Amino acid sequence: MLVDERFASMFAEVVDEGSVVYEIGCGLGSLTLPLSRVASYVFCSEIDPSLVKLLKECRGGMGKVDVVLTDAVFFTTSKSRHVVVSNTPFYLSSRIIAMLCRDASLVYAVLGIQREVGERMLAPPGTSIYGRLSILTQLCFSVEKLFTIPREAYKPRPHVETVVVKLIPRKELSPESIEAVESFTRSVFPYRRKKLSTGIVLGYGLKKEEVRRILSESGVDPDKRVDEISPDEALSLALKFSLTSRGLSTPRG
Ligand SMILES: C[S@@+](CC[C@H](N)C(=O)[O-])C[C@H]1O[C@@H](n2cnc3c(N)ncnc32)[C@H](O)[C@@H]1O
Repeated sequence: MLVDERFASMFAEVVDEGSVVYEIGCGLGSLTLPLSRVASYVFCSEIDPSLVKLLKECRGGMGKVDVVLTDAVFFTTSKSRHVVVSNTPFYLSSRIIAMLCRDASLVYAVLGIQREVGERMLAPPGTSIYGRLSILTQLCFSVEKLFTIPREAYKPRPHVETVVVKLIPRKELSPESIEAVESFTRSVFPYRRKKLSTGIVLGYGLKKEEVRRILSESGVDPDKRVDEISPDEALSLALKFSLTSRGLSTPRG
């Protein structure tokens, strides 16, 4: 739990006055209270029934706040424009990114994440930590690093420091495109240090000649390593190979 109120207030300072806010994992409401002072309404999800009970008992006076006992993964946000805030449960960070990519009404998200997860999100192609999370995050969002929260600001103290980032939606991807990118990176990243053509042959079980043809038509070097493809290349290849692997031909040229 974040006990240093200065850092809790810093989350709320980033949120525009009057926003509708969805908070994931409100715990005992460290962020919820300052958020409720700037937001027009705060909808919170929390999976732990004992925390929800305590929060309702201790902080019953919080106006404009709705606390829902649920798994955030099943918590549906409204169609109206909203901001998502979370001092994320670390095990859920990648899942939250995948959810936010699909959230068409998201204005921006402010997330506290494990420092190492933040580094993976921002990693450039070709680095050892660049991977599936980097590709999805960088395709969907511009990422701005806001501030760091030291371990001492929590009780109990976590093992790692938190970085707080703002994710601003970058380009609108259809749910099908997001699925395709997730499926493509899931198929080829197990072969991250192999040549791209080999990674795709192994990941999709396609013939080498066909893979090389599609790569050369796409203007992507078949000999670069899997972990050297940019997020935009991953998207364009994902769409082509999702058609090919379903037995639908990719248009030539
Ligand atoms: C890092 S704590 C943050 C708590 C509080 N917001 C704070 O900043 O002190 C993460 C919270 O997320 C809750 N949580 C974990 N998994 C969740 C899930 N799947 N859905 C909703 N809440 C979850 C935990 O019970 C915990 O209260």
